[in-house]
Amino acid sequence: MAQTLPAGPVPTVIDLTQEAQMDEYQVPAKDEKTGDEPRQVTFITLAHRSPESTIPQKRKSVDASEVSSTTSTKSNGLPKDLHLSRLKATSTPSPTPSLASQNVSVVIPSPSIHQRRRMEAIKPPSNITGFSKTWYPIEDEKIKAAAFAYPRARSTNRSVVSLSLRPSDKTLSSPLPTQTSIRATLEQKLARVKGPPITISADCDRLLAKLAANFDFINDYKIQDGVEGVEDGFNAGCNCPIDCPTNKCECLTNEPDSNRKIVPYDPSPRGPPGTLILRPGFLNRKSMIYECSYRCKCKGLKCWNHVVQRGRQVRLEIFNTGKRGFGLRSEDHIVTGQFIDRYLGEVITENVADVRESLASAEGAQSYLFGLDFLVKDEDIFVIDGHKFGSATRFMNHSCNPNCKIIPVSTTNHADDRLYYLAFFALREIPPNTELTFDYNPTEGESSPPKKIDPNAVKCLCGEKNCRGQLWPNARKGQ
Ligand SMILES: C[S@@+](CC[C@H](N)C(=O)[O-])C[C@H]1O[C@@H](n2cnc3c(N)ncnc32)[C@H](O)[C@@H]1O
Repeated sequence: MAQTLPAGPVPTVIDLTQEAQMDEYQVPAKDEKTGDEPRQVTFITLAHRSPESTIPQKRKSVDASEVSSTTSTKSNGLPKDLHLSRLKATSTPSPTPSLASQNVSVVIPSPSIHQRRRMEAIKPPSNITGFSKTWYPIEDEKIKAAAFAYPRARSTNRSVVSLSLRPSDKTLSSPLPTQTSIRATLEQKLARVKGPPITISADCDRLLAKLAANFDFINDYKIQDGVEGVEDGFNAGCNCPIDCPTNKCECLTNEPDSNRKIVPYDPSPRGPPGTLILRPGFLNRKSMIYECSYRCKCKGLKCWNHVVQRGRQVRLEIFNTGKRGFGLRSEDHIVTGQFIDRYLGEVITENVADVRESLASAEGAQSYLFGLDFLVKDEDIFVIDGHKFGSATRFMNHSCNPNCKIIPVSTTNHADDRLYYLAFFALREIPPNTELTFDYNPTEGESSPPKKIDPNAVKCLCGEKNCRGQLWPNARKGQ
């Protein structure tokens, strides 16, 4: 609807609404009483800073009531004698410099039709002052507050709420896990591991949270559904007196095509007294070790053929290797052929292992699966998964020039080809605090010429001169 513009001071009006239409305003002719000519009023619209310079707004056209009260000495209408001289929209939201010293007024964008209807529907209390109720939906909020639209505020009697700086009981009972408490949790778990201490170096702190929540140390295999050893009746022990003769003990197997017994251990002249080490020849062979057991007449721990089942004799430390994640080392000097520890975990069927492996592979997670396929190849094998439960050796990384080797060891189940232990032995002298490593895929190391590097394989970062470049020939072990 057209507006008649009253006479009065002549401001420059900057219209932020971009909605005023020149033809909505009638410019008055000469003032009949004074005979004065109407003075020019500059009416400027400003555009948003956009390449096209106009962004359509859901807004209605400007009318007299939409001019801020600051634009005029009269608060309820446009200034007198307003003459519209619409300037072309510019790409800047600031007034041009030439206008800076003039009496500049601003037309502030009005609410949308929807907002205006909502505001009109609310009958504001007449005593509200400050920003014009026409422009600012904040009035709506004030009204809602006055009408107790916020139930929490209404139901709280603040005068009876005492101010206390004590932490609430909830805070006391469930503190956020700190680095200290995470470490304490892990150390509690480690304290339950049999044998000399296992520690975690200070540089691991960044990696500890996940480990503390998702991993537990165990002292023996965790046998899962579908995994069964042979019946105990099939197992047997030797009839040797206390010291098993190395040429007769029935626990020892014969060399292929001969009656000579395969003797795995020798007393070591080095290392702590009583240290038994793998015979040098055994380190290079591919044989299973059969230790004497509770079934044998030699009776237990006094027999020299009890090394793995006597347990770990060296201290271990889990530390941060950087790009390869955790690693394992010992503060003790480890002599060639010395037993270090077993690889433990859940023992699962091959089918379960396949599912777990493909899930881990899809997530790009690390692999802790180890197949017990030393003696059986074509049957369904059992697999050790050290992901959630395991021993410290679960943190041993691969190296193409390793200082440790895994050897399968049967302690009590001599008749069982599918369930036995995996024991780590030192391949050479290992000075204190040297990272302990083994070859994840020893047959790969023997292949000549070396296999091509699979672009999807986990890259080997062992840094050795003879590095093969990948952990496993395919993307993941066994694929
Ligand atoms: C049995 S875990 C070894 C411990 C592991 N670093 C950790 O933080 O728990 C095997 C995983 O460690 C990593 N890893 C081991 N040796 C590696 C090597 N030489 N280069 C790169 N990554 C290695 C791989 O991610 C592999 O899947």
